[in-house]
Amino acid sequence: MTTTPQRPRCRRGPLISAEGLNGVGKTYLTNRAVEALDDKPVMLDEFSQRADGRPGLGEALLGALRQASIGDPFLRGGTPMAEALLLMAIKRHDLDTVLPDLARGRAVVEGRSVDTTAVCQALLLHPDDPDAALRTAMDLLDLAASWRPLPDLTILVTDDPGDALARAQRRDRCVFTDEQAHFMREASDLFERLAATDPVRYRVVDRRHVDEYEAADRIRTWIRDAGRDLECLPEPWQGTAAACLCCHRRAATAAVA
Ligand SMILES: Nc1ncnc2c1ncn2[C@@H]1O[C@H](COP(=O)(O)OP(=O)(O)OP(=O)(O)O)[C@@H](O)[C@H]1O
Ligand SMILES: Cc1cn([C@H]2C[C@H](O)[C@@H](COP(=O)(O)O)O2)c(=O)[nH]c1=O
Repeated sequence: MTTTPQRPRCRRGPLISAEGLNGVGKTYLTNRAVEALDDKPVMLDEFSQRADGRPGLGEALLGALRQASIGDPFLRGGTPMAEALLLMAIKRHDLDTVLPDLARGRAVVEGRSVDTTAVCQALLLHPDDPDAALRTAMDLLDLAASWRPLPDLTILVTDDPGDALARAQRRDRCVFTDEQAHFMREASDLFERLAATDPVRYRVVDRRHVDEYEAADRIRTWIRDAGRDLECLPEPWQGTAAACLCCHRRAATAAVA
């Protein structure tokens, strides 16, 4: 009788992202959600929280985007595809910095990930064509997924775009232009349509229908459950035999039970 050798599962932690419009409450709600968790996830800052500058390549790339977009809140410098690739490089850099945590089994929550890049850059490439923007957002996600694994779980926080805008303006003591407010409304629609294409990865919490306590509760449960039954995280650009970025085993020999 032949027996298949039993190997332990990859013990990595889950990679989770929080997505949604500026001011929608991603940071506020995820912070509340994790307060009550015993095993605190690593929280990766949103871009606007990095203003004081951590040293390193990610910060330098973000600085270049900020400089080229001269104060635009959506980092728009006029070359959407070049910007998309830089944004993906930053998000790859973010992942590289937390791989040791994931490998140790800790959960990581990214404030925004490649879905924001897909949504914002697709809208720039197709300003007046929502269907083309959706197709391009999906293509951009595929491209991003060849640079780094997509999150295991993406929490999309939605709300009335006007309410999110008001919160962002209050927090940042600024006034968005009509054009910027219009861009946010389009991003809101596209985020929701993109989430609907992948119900396995996305969980959506709509602040128009649940209060902040219920929203934080749901997010806490999703984060807690995200660590179950995780597969290895192979280096995506190395094909099917790639080694796991966390446990370093190859797919052919990785995990049973
Ligand atoms: N339920 C709430 N009650 C009170 N204040 C809130 C609530 N939700 C969010 N806020 C406040 O609204 C502002 C925007 O929220 P937050 O910073 O969490 O948004 P965000 O989605 O992370 O935005 P951005 O992506 O622009 O950083 C913050 O000042 C936050 O404290
Ligand atoms: C990651 C990413 C961000 N942006 C925009 C969205 C926001 O307006 C700012 C960053 O703010 P936050 O603190 O991270 O909310 O940048 C973008 O346009 N494209 C992206 O990929």
